[in-house]
Amino acid sequence: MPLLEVDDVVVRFGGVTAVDHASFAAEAGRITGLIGPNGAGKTTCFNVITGLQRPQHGAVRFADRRITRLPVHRRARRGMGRTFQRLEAFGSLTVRDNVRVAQDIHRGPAGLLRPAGADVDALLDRVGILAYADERADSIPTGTARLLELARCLAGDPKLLLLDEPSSGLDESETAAFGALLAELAAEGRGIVMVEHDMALVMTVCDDIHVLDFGRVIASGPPALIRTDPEVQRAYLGYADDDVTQEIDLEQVAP
Ligand SMILES: Nc1ncnc2c1ncn2[C@@H]1O[C@H](COP(=O)(O)OP(=O)(O)OP(=O)(O)O)[C@@H](O)[C@H]1O
Repeated sequence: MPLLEVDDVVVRFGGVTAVDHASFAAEAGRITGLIGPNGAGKTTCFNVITGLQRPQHGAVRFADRRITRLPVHRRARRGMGRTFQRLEAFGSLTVRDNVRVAQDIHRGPAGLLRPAGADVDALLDRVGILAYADERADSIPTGTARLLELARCLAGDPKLLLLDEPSSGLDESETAAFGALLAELAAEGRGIVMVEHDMALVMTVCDDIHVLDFGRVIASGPPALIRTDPEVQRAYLGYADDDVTQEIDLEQVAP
């Protein structure tokens, strides 16, 4: 049984079909990429998975339970963590306090009685931003703020991490370190689903990839298959290349 299953989901906004009978799955212990051109429906899928968007049709299952009608906070309590494309940290708090608050929220009232401290710093260290612990969140570079989002998400010890554009703002060496961290998190048994435009990162770290185009899943498989899939080429480039040995350089065409 996959950790997450999206089954025949449809979302329409007026006349726009944002998600069109999409089905895909994500496994525990693996990194799953959800890619596609701008407007393909990736963020809407994330919203359906996390409960921000009710689908008109279809179902979502998480850890063997149907959760389609469960509110956002109950999905979080069951082990779903999410980062957003837009940064969500509290700007006037320090980096450390941002993670502490996230941890308090996840632990609930009982957790507030426990002294916060070492485990927060361990999380900051793990994502590589301990040096920024005492800085205000609104004063740190964008890449660091993305890693803070990840630390805030990990504070809830999620079984499934949904990451929306996690590498934007990271430089090359930060991106490489980030990829290694994702692999570690997956090796701990967590499922990771990532919407990401950095195709080099996607092709390097993902075990499985689902490609959306106009709300439809047009291809699913390991990176090696996705790179040479004619329909994926058509979606990204507007034409199919008959020579499948000539891989598309998705990095060049992604926005
Ligand atoms: N709240 C909304 N109201 C109306 N239309 C919406 C809404 N949210 C998304 N859409 C439309 O649904 C389609 C899918 O949007 P979505 O943001 O899910 O795509 P995406 O793949 O995440 O795009 P991007 O890569 O640009 O973030 C787009 O045509 C978008 O304009």
